[in-house]
Amino acid sequence: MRPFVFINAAMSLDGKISNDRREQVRISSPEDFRVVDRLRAESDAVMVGIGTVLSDDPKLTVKSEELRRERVERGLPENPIRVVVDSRARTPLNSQVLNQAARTIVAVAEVADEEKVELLRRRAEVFVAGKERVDLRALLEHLYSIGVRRLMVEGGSEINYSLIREGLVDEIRVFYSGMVIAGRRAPTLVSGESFDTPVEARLKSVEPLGNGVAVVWEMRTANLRKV
Ligand SMILES: NC(=O)C1=CN([C@@H]2O[C@H](COP(=O)(O)OP(=O)(O)OC[C@H]3O[C@@H](n4cnc5c(N)ncnc54)[C@H](OP(=O)(O)O)[C@@H]3O)[C@@H](O)[C@H]2O)C=CC1
Ligand SMILES: Nc1nc(O)c(N)c(N[C@@H]2O[C@H](COP(=O)(O)O)[C@@H](O)[C@H]2O)n1
Repeated sequence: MRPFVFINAAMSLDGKISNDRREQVRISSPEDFRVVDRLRAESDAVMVGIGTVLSDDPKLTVKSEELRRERVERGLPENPIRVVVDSRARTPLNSQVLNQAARTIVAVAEVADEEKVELLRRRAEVFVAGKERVDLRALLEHLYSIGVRRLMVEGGSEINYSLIREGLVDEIRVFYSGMVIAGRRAPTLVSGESFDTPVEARLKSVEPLGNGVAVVWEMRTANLRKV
């Protein structure tokens, strides 16, 4: 079994999630950031790819004190588990995702350098799955086995691609923001190779929010959380 998996992202009106230098861009409106914070607080774990850690150095914590308190009142830790998908153990040891604010799991592949893995083990839990690249299905199964039922994926475009290709995404929530970023090499929501047949999604909800629109899509390929 695997958790319910949803991708959350913010996109410019020209379809970019970052610029062509892959720097972190504040795309969400303040209203959307509040929703994102609530979505984190309602999730058991938040996942990103190593590309996002290297570009953004995110904390992936719940920002609102009230939402953190509500989690504690429900018998949960203040923050969801942070999960980094990092085949070669490249997560910098001074990354914010390795701070003490939350439990962190770094998923690596067998190819990862043992010394780097040992250093990471001193700061986080390390889960090994896959030879060259992290086996996402095995990772989701592991997360389910430790109690994760709702997983929020916060990018980036490579990890989104792999999860969709493997039919491991149930929903995608996108905030389309009133701004143009431009840039030929700027990442979009999903990268990788084009699918032979486009993956279809069903429109679930549309909501104007601040300077943009939040849209939730239900993925048709999601294999009903069976692994
Ligand atoms: N606007 C928004 O909402 C968001 C924007 N972003 C932006 O996205 C960009 C980062 O995206 P991107 O560069 O695509 O990086 P990702 O965060 O998607 O990380 C990709 C990396 O994950 C590792 N990985 C390990 N296993 C797998 C697997 N099975 N499938 C895919 N990847 C795997 C790969 O490196 P390796 O094999 O070496 O481990 C890969 O290069 C940044 O510019 C960031 O600012 C990010 C999140 C949200
Ligand atoms: N929802 C959303 N809107 C944006 O405009 C963004 N740039 C992102 N980025 C994601 O949020 C992470 C940062 O988290 P912290 O604030 O450091 O906790 C970043 O790494 C992306 O995953 N998201």
